[in-house]
Amino acid sequence: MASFQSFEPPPREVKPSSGAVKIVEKQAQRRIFKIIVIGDSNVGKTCLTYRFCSGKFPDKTEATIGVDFREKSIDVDGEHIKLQLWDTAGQERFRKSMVQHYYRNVHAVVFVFDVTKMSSFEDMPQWIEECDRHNLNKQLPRILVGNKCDVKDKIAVNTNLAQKFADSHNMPLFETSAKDDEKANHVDAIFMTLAHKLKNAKPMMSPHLARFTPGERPEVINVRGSPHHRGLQTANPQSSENKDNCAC
Ligand SMILES: Nc1nc2c(ncn2[C@@H]2O[C@H](COP(=O)(O)OP(=O)(O)OP(=O)(O)O)[C@@H](O)[C@H]2O)c(=O)[nH]1
Repeated sequence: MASFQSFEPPPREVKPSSGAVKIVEKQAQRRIFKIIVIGDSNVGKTCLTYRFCSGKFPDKTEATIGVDFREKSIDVDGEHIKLQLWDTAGQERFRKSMVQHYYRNVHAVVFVFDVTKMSSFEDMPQWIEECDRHNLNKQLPRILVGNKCDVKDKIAVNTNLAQKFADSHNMPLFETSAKDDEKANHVDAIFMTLAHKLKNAKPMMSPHLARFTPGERPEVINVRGSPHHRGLQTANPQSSENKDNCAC
């Protein structure tokens, strides 16, 4: 199991004469946003993040242990920003020791349920409570995602019900499928919607943390280790808020 080191190490020393100074400064200026993806086990968090980051549905997934970390650089209205996606474990036994780390320095939250499994939707209030317990700012952008819409004959959570819940928590709802290639742009829409909201919000990650390159970043945890586990998914905007914010 992966272990965490300190989240906020001291800034690295940069030699003033080094030709790398400009590059380092440029990296430090790029804004980085941490997005946590939470929900019951097996709802498709890994597949959604994999779909977004690599444009594919993973061949094979295993239960996430602790957290998997993926990131993608995107351009939003001419600004280059980086989204760090934290694909968290849905199973309680694989979360315990790391939960407190998920909720540090969070900029946005994606709540995921499986549209074919009512219990995963019914558990949504518990995930929201967990965010509250960890003092997540209620003003942070949040999105509700119903995944596995491709399994049409097994839909258990209808759109009206999910929309009501989303409205009552001031969240946009996206219904999507990480698996369906035709819905890949919907998955992109989830994260691009967040990216737009975040870009227009106030700053973010502490500058010294933003200076870390991927290999050095202390919060990077890949407990699965396989490239097959790196990826993301698609979404279908349902509410008017989604349409307003959709980048697609
Ligand atoms: N049909 C269908 N299956 C999906 C979809 N997304 C994920 N799956 C399948 O659902 C299962 C669980 O997917 P994961 O992405 O590993 O689920 P998770 O939420 O990350 O699970 P934990 O790591 O245990 O929290 C896998 O067998 C996936 O292939 C989808 O959009 N449609």
